[in-house]
Formats: sequence, C-alpha cells, structure tokens
Amino acid sequence: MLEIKNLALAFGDLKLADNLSCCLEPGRTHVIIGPNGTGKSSLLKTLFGDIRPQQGEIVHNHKPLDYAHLNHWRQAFGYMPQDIHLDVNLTVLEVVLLGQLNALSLKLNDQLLTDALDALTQIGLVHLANRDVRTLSGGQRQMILFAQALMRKPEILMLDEPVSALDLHYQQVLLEHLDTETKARNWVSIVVLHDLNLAAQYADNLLVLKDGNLVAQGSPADILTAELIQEIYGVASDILYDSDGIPFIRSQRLHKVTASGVSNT
Ligand SMILES: Nc1ncnc2c1ncn2[C@@H]1O[C@H](COP(=O)(O)OP(=O)(O)OP(=O)(O)O)[C@@H](O)[C@H]1O
Repeated sequence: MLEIKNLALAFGDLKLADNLSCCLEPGRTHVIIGPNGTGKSSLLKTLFGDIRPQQGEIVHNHKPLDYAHLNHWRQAFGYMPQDIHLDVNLTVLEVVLLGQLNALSLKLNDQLLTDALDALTQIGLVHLANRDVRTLSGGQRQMILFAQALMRKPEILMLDEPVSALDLHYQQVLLEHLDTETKARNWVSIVVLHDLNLAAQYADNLLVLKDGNLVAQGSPADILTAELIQEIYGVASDILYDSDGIPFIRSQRLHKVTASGVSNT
C-alpha cells in the first residue's frame, strides 16, 4: 500500500497540491487524469523522491520516504517518466536489461537474459532485440522503456503518459499487459493518461487532479460525468456506456458549426 498523507507541493509562488491524501492499494491500476500543467508529473516525481514536498508524508508498506536513503526507497519502483531520451549506443535488449541495474552493477546471467527476452516477447517486440535503440521510432522507444520498467519487477510501477506515442494497437497491448501484470503480481500501478476513454477502460481507481489537488476519486463509471469533465477541462461532452457499463466520452466541439455559420457554445 502506498499512502500519500497531507501533501503540499509548490514551485516558488506556484502552489500545486495543497493537502492531498490518498491510499493506493496493490493489485490495482490507479490512473491519474487532469489538465496540462496541473501537477500530475510533479506528483509522480514526488513519490519517486525527485521533488521534496513542502508538507506531508509518503509511506510505502508502513515505511515513510526517507530522503537520506533514496536509493533504497527507489528499489521498489519501476518508473517511466514522460520525457524519453534514448540517445545511447545500446541495443534494445541492453536497454531492457538496464531495468535490472541496481547500485551500478549488472551481473548478467541466463535468467536475466530470458526475462528480458520474455518482456519483449510479451509486448510483441522481440524481433527488435538486436536493433540499435537510436534507430527506433518514437512509439517503439516508448514500448521498449515500458519493457525496461517491467524488468524491474517493481512493487510500485509508475508510467507517465506511456501511450502518448503509441498507435491504437500498442496502446491496448501496453495497457492490457499492465493490467494483467498488476493483478498477477500485486503491483501498485500508477499511470498518467490524457485519453479519458483509455482511462475509463483500464482504471481500477481513477484519480482526477485539478490545480494539483484531488477533486474526485473512484471507479470511472462512478465518477466520470459530463459535469466533472466540464469542470475539469471546460469542455462539454456526452457520456455513453458500453455493454460492460464502462463510460465512453464523446467531447463536443468548442464551437458548434450551424447552418448559419460558427457559433460559440
Ligand atoms: N522544476 C520546476 N520548476 C518550476 N515549475 C515547475 C517545475 N516542474 C513543473 N513546474 C510547473 O508545475 C506545474 C505542473 O507541472 P507538471 O509537469 O507536474 O504538470 P502535468 O499535470 O504533468 O502537465 P502535462 O499534462 O502538461 O504533462 C506546471 O505549471 C509547470 O510549469
């Protein structure tokens, strides 16, 4: 269990979280949504220990984050940040293996190689194993970094906009795999997404952030309403439901086109 207690976050005069508290249970995919610049990435960086909060505490399995022992804290994490820099002279397999790099030593053995190839196989990219990562497309790099995060076999997996460069097929491959592994291995998985429909499909627990604060939390079917979307994004939408009761959000155009021209709605 990962607990966030009374968190306050700020960059100088810019206040983000104010008094944010929540409990993120293992075995569930926790999806964070919210507008640009609202503090989603900053929250992940804070959980990882990159940003120190003004106030509050982060506790994993009853142990608080101790900044004097960050390396130890981070051993529980697989973290795929938003900014992807992969300008290194390494093969795909080597980059995936780096997921097991702890304390700057990597003792390569057959089991690690098998795990890395398995991770690539499971996401359908084993054919790229020997390619130089610099020659990959943006989406392929994103998938490889996902495989690297999986290699850590983390207790807490954090993915910041992991599908932003992916096509429809690989969006589903990544999130389906995440869902399966999260439940099978009892991970606390935390994913930032902008696509509300993907969030509705894959979130066991949806967290809605606005101005750094948690304004709603729960199952997508319970909390994703047209009113909430209007409040958070300033966009009108229609909510439909599929046969499983999962909401499907169709946003409306900001300016309606009518027979007599364009009107503001
Ligand atoms: N190191 C920093 N110093 C100062 N301000 C920062 C820093 N990092 C982020 N910010 C500001 O904090 C706010 C939140 O940024 P953050 O990246 O957490 O937002 P986000 O919700 O992840 O946004 P997006 O959806 O656009 O990726 C933004 O206004 C950003 O400009």
